[in-house]
Amino acid sequence: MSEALDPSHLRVLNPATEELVATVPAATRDDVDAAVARATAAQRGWAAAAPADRARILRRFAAVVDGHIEELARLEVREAGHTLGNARWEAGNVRDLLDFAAGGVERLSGRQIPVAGGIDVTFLEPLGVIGVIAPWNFPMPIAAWGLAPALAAGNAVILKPAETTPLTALRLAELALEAGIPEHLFQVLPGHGAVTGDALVEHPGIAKIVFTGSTRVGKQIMSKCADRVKRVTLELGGKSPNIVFADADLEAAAAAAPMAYLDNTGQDCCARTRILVQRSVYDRFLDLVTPALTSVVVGDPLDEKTQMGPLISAAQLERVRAYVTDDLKAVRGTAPEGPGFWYPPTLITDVDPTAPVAAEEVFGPVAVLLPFEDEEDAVRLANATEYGLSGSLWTRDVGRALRVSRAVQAGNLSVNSHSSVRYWTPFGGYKQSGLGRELGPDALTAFTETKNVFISTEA
Ligand SMILES: NC(=O)c1ccc[n+]([C@@H]2O[C@H](COP(=O)([O-])OP(=O)(O)OC[C@H]3O[C@@H](n4cnc5c(N)ncnc54)[C@H](O)[C@@H]3O)[C@@H](O)[C@H]2O)c1
Repeated sequence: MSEALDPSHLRVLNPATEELVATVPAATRDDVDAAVARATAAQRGWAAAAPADRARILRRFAAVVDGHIEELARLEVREAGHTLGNARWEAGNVRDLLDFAAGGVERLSGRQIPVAGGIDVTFLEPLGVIGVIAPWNFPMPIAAWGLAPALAAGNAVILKPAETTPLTALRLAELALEAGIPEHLFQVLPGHGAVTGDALVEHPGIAKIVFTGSTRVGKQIMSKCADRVKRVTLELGGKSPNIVFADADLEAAAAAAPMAYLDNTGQDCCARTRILVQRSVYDRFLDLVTPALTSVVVGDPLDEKTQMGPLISAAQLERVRAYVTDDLKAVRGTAPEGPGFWYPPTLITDVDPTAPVAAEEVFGPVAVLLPFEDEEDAVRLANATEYGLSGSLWTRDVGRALRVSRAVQAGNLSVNSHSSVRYWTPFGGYKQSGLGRELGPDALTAFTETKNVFISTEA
């Protein structure tokens, strides 16, 4: 069997050069069984440890990550093709999440509720062993979104990174040990989704699955989890609107619009890929956005000036190409020829909102520009999607900003900005963009089960 087809190993390619970075053994179902047994034993000791000790070790983990930001960032550039600036932010996000979760340990406590004849005491018990199944688009932060609060709440974690991006996850597991996280409490099992991922989903020893990835796989996982009433958090796809009203600061809105969907080469669940512009300013906006888009610097992710790198893989490049059919009218930037999985920044104009490129998640550097008439029409178009993850609106009218934000069915909206994710604020989707919330002050509680003990005072 050729190495490229050997399912026992994962081949990690540098998306910017197509060079082989590493081959990594893929975990089998037996490996998952063994990992769950080890994690179950490790979790007992961790759950019994004093919360202050858990917090201290997590802070040390954060400090060790902090000492390796540059190394982790450069590894992320090699396996995922992210720009160096983005990758540094991502490694820093892991550190911040660990720190934030450590603070959460100290605030995690139950309640005492006086009731007739006694008192109810509630405990927040850890769930056990958590399976985190991560995508390739933000390998480090998304792994840490599950890892940090799950460990903080007293659980063990088995992380299955995406096939294309296992290296940063494996390095994080080494750094965890260096920081004093007990052996087997945090394990990384690289592998194929249909084998390693599925084995975690089906395993009776896994208490909860935290899945981030496509809506298609998320639905399969949710239905498998239902068989055991297994807890599940789903962070899925998006097709987020960027609504520009005529009264907005058009220069600012047009300057920000390209990177609002080109960041991470459009491989971002929050990418604002449907740019909805009020018809009276549509032509003016197109004039302003065109130079902003064509001047985006695409190329070597290690060059500090680069704003957009390659797509993750040949398969992803094919997917993007298939959406942008020859009949579509588009404004295009430039991209290197190859080697590497390059696609230029692309903004499609004059397209029907129901066309596949306008309605489906492309997950590449492609957006559509669509006109709307008035506020009601903007909200209708924004909500005409099965997704509901993020969105932006640009206006100088505060009342409109609040009205439209309340009317758009999405979990994370921003006004005169494209900011989506802040680790101290809950994040998650409406509709088919997900189930449950991650991050924010309640992140730890999502990894606990509430137990109520009634103590009679009448005995
Ligand atoms: N909502 C969010 O927070 C968020 C964040 C990032 C990415 N995403 C979404 O992720 C998608 C891109 O990631 P992807 O292509 O890696 O998604 P994917 O669904 O193909 O894979 C995600 C993970 O699931 C695993 N997997 C695949 N099949 C499986 C199965 N049958 N059982 C168990 N695990 C399985 C994969 O190996 C990978 O680790 C996009 O749709 C994007 O919008 C969502």
